[in-house]
Amino acid sequence: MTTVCTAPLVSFRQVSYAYPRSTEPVLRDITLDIAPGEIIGLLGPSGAGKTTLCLALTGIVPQFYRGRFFGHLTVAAHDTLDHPIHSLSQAVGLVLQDPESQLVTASVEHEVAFALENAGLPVAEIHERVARALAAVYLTDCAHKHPHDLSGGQQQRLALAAALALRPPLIVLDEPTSQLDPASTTEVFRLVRELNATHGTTFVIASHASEEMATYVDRAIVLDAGRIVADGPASKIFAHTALFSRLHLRLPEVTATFLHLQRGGEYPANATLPVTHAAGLAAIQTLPPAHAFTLPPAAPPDRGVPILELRNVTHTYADGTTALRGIDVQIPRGEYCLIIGQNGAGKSTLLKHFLNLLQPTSGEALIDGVPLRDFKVSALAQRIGYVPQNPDRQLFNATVEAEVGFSLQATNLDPAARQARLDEALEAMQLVHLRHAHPFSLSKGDRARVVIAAVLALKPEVLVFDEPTTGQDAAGARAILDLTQELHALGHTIVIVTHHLYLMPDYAHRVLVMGHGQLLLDAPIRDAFHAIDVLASTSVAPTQAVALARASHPDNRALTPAELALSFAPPRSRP
Ligand SMILES: Nc1ncnc2c1ncn2[C@@H]1O[C@H](COP(=O)(O)OP(=O)(O)OP(=O)(O)O)[C@@H](O)[C@H]1O
Ligand SMILES: Nc1ncnc2c1ncn2[C@@H]1O[C@H](COP(=O)(O)OP(=O)(O)OP(=O)(O)O)[C@@H](O)[C@H]1O
Repeated sequence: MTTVCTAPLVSFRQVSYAYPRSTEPVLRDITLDIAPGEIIGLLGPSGAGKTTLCLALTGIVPQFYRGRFFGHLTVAAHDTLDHPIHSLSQAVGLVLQDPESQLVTASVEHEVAFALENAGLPVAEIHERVARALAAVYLTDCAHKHPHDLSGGQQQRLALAAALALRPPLIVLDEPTSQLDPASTTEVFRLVRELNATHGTTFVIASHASEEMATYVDRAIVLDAGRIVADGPASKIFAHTALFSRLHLRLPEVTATFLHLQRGGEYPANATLPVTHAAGLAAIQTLPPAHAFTLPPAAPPDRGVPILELRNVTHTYADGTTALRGIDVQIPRGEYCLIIGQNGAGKSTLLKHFLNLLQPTSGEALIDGVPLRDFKVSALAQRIGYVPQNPDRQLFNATVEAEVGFSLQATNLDPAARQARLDEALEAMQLVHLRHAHPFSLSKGDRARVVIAAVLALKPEVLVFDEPTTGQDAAGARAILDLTQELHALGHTIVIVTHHLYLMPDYAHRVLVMGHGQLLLDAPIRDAFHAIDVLASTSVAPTQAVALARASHPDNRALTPAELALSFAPPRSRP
């Protein structure tokens, strides 16, 4: 903790704010001081006002958005209403959730140099800062690439490098790791601590990455419906299980595990709940020894002709990047398959081969044994539905109904059948009451459901999801995954890419682990999540539950906090 008793760097005084044409304030009576050198974590359910608070720190709210702003906010002694955004940007660096919207130049290194050149720094210093920032986010090898040719996770790291290179006294990060692989997520939080220690940089970080937030931030502030409802040391806030439950926030897995143990009587009711991995390891030593825990994997579906297959597929992009190298994979009908691996491993490239959006440079992609290149993309859409990484980019109609009905226009269904499909999809996605709403007036979770409804209306056999839980809060992520489970139960084949491993044990059966364009492992989820060495080779750290399970007993194959708690339970209460 590096809090220093000087004038606050940030001072909110009774700040309330409403967006234009909105009667409801999004920030309500915020009074808050942030001292120089603090690392602040901002928590809260979707729509709580975290992004708006981040934007207020940069002056973008209200200067760009307008709306009604009450109270006073100063950052580095600048009143955010009196100083133009560009002058505030010397004091505050901002990294937004959607990195692509922030990328403005034609090469990775120029993207980082851009703001430094504008700030008039000497050329030698610009070179030094660009090199250090790119190295810090592992993008040195991509320095000459076009930012739009980077994978989603690489773009997020680039936006971060650009903010870091400027070294302002305050850096605001809004969901900075939502598209990063697990090892890079931890690296970003480590980097935050390092910059804080070396430069005294103050950070405000809004993130749903509970494990990292609990470990790396000093102080956590919880927002709900625009108000601060809790503010205190991270060790206290992340152990406030009643608050987390009330707001549907996700506890770190270590905290959830000890909460289970407390409820089962294996951990003292009055003992402090650990919130960091290190504290969890220490607390485990106080428990009776764990037992090996495992369950047999779900029976694989019928291995008849696979619905999707790649045979020795290699893909090289126009700029010479080989993103897939000799991939052989079969996905049987009825599978629920998860694809994981480092940023840039080739996951999205692989998905695009299933959709015929990309064709193999060599090898073959097939559906039901028929080469995919024989299908038009539009005909294929009725067999394989695709929910892409940033669903917002799919929305271009004025109402939810028009958006969902749009995909049906390309079919040869008669009007009555189309209407029935539309109603069915709206019903399945619980969007009936929003059918006349504009998609962009909806919450992020509802917007994602609109895109899924549009895909679902075509009744495809296979549903492919590329990082569907990005930027969703815990409840939103669960809702989307519960839906995938329902679709799976109805017979759909599900293929999903995500970096949020902790969400998947309740859903996925089989895991493909990719690294450097290769398929490193194809195994049931329990085996894959415990294949620590294979995961490490592709920047995937085990989940906290898996790491704690392995520390508790060499053969403990628990995957979730509930399973982990069971492995400490007396034999009579185990399955
Ligand atoms: N440009 C805008 N115009 C009108 N309302 C907006 C605008 N941007 C956000 N809102 C609304 O303000 C509220 C707070 O949104 P905000 O994005 O700050 O929440 P958040 O806590 O960051 O949520 P999330 O975790 O989903 O990112 C929401 O109800 C949202 O719909
Ligand atoms: N259009 C493109 N042109 C050139 N290279 C590309 C293009 N799209 C992706 N790449 C490169 O191909 C590799 C694989 O990218 P891909 O998007 O498939 O990775 P990913 O595993 O989905 O990553 P992430 O987890 O970051 O989304 C990366 O090195 C990326 O930079």
